[in-house]
Amino acid sequence: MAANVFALIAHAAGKADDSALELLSAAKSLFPEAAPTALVLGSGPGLKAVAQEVAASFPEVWSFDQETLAYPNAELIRPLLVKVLPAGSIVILPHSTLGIDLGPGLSVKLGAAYLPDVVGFDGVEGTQLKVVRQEFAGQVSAHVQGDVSKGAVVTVRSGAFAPASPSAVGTVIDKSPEAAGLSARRRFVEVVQAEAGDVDITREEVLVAVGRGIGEQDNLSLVDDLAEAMGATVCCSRPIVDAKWLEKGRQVGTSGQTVKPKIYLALGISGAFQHLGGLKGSPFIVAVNKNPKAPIFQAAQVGVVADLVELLPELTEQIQKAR
Ligand SMILES: Cc1cc2nc3c(=O)[nH]c(=O)nc-3n(C[C@H](O)[C@H](O)[C@H](O)COP(=O)(O)OP(=O)(O)OC[C@H]3O[C@@H](n4cnc5c(N)ncnc54)[C@H](O)[C@@H]3O)c2cc1C
Repeated sequence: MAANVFALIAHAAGKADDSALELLSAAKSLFPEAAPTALVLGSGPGLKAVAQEVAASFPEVWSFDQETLAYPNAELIRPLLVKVLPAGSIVILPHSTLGIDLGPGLSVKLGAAYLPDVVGFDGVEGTQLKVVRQEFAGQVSAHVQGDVSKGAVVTVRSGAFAPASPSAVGTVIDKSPEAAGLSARRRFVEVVQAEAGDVDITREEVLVAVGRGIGEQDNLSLVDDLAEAMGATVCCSRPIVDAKWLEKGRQVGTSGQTVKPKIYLALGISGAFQHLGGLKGSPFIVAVNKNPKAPIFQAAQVGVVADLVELLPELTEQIQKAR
């Protein structure tokens, strides 16, 4: 099935989001023969920089530069895409706040299938697109299919596809006039940055991440000891912040920090997509969890099935001896 494939590029401060290359990889795995087009929307010189950056990966980039698009507002983007996309297009969005906001209404307006939160593709058979989704917090992989004869809107989960390598010399096509005169009732007010803490976990190369599996606040000293022995920095999942055991600046995830370590040791973390969504740059993940079916093991290179409280003192001692 030949298809027009489009990927919506998220960006900030003149730089494309890491999801751009993940969407390219998803598009290529879905339709290897297609030449996916990147959609870059925004305003000003930062947008030009993003369009050029993305053109190093996508064969074609459609750039929409309008002041109204300075903040990504689904209410504006939806009618614009309905206007400019050819009938039957496959639109790939990141499964982010914007993608979740934009996708359902866009599919309705395009008369296209909606396949959200996809983590893999099983291929295309006739007009049926077969995708993999995760249910029950990642414990079950669901294989679902949709009729894409009239197109599809697909949102792709962060981290599910390895980023594609930049390999194209793409053309940037200025489509800004198409975006003139857009208006919305929803209004952008301000961006509130996640609180900066006493450490900047976004710059650390070795992170020890602790989750609810640590059980009690007193057990955090076991994690601190291990991190110190490793020369690593401690970060955490959201329940640890909610319990006020660690500060918000140490939370990794979609509502916390995005980190790009080389090594990520996940202790007692189940592997919810909101947590893994904050993990970028393909780190080497070592997971410790007492549940052998914990979803984190699907993302980890090394998995250890063990009780943290028993394992951590021994592990710390062994690392101290080895250093
Ligand atoms: C809008 C929204 C935004 C969110 N944003 C974030 C975010 O930014 N970051 C984030 O982390 N979460 C976020 N969440 C929450 C997310 O959905 C999960 O609830 C959270 O990540 C779970 O944290 P956890 O893995 O520490 O806890 P759990 O899911 O409770 O997992 C604990 C794990 O520890 C294991 N365990 C228990 N005891 C032991 C033991 N003794 N030894 C070893 N293993 C043990 C268990 O088997 C389990 O796998 C968000 C949720 C929503 C709805």
